[in-house]
Amino acid sequence: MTEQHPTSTDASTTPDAPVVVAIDGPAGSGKSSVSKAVARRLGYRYLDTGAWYRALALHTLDADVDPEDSAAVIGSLDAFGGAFTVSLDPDVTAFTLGDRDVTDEIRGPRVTAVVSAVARVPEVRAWINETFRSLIANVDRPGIVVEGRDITTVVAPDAQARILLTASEAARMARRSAEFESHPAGDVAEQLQRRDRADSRVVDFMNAADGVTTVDSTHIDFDETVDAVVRVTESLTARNSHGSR
Ligand SMILES: Nc1ncnc2c1ncn2[C@@H]1O[C@H](COP(=O)(O)OP(=O)(O)O)[C@@H](O)[C@H]1O
Ligand SMILES: Nc1ccn([C@@H]2O[C@H](COP(=O)(O)OP(=O)(O)O)[C@@H](O)[C@H]2O)c(=O)n1
Repeated sequence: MTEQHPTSTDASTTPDAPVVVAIDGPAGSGKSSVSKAVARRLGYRYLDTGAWYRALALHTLDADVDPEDSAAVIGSLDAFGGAFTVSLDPDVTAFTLGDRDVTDEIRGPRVTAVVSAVARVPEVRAWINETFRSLIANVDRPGIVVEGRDITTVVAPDAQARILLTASEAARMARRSAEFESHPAGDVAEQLQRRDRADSRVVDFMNAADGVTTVDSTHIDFDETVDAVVRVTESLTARNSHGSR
């Protein structure tokens, strides 16, 4: 795993801290694809937090650990931390577990079916969040776009730009089904709904918290969504860098 140095992400009090763009939203709202494009546009790093939960889920499956067995999942965290590596480069999507490239496997249905079970364990979330804070604090660019479910509220509540990226359930299902053309659309939609329901019991990513700006991509295309998020980011960053929060 990348080095761990737990620190605060309160950029408002640390002069050289990176600009943090925090993006939350439900499955299929466009978080990964839009965040990557925004990071590229701004010359920032990109952190896909869902990939961590997905890779941990795969790690437990590989080790024959029941993802529903919280104590066993917690017990596997250190080994996972020693084995998992990520790319923070928005142009390079690469995740490895040990020697194995798991970039595609962690997005597959076997992992998607169990990821919510490992993500609901508070000790898992605390461990993973410390790692995220460390990665953010040590980033080697002027900023980083971090996307997930609890970035605006828990991981980086002091981020200069905090955005909730939403889209109607129908739009999200259609987008996800288009990505997994070989799977029956009904199965993809049902899994997306089930996962959102399970994840919503742990963190609220359907409603914008105080100070969080909503970007609704239901009726705009991908490029328009990227433009909207860049615009909101630049305006919030300019405002928040002048200490007027
Ligand atoms: N505004 C948009 N209009 C149409 N398709 C979009 C839009 N935003 C994202 N997409 C597409 O929707 C799919 C799901 O996006 P993704 O970034 O994987 O979502 P998430 O990370 O929130 O699950 C991708 O194929 C992406 O290219
Ligand atoms: N910050 C985060 C990110 C993801 N997750 C969990 O990880 C899973 C996969 O996240 P993801 O962002 O890859 O999912 P998609 O929205 O891309 O389908 C989610 O279903 C949540 O269970 C989380 O709990 N908190």
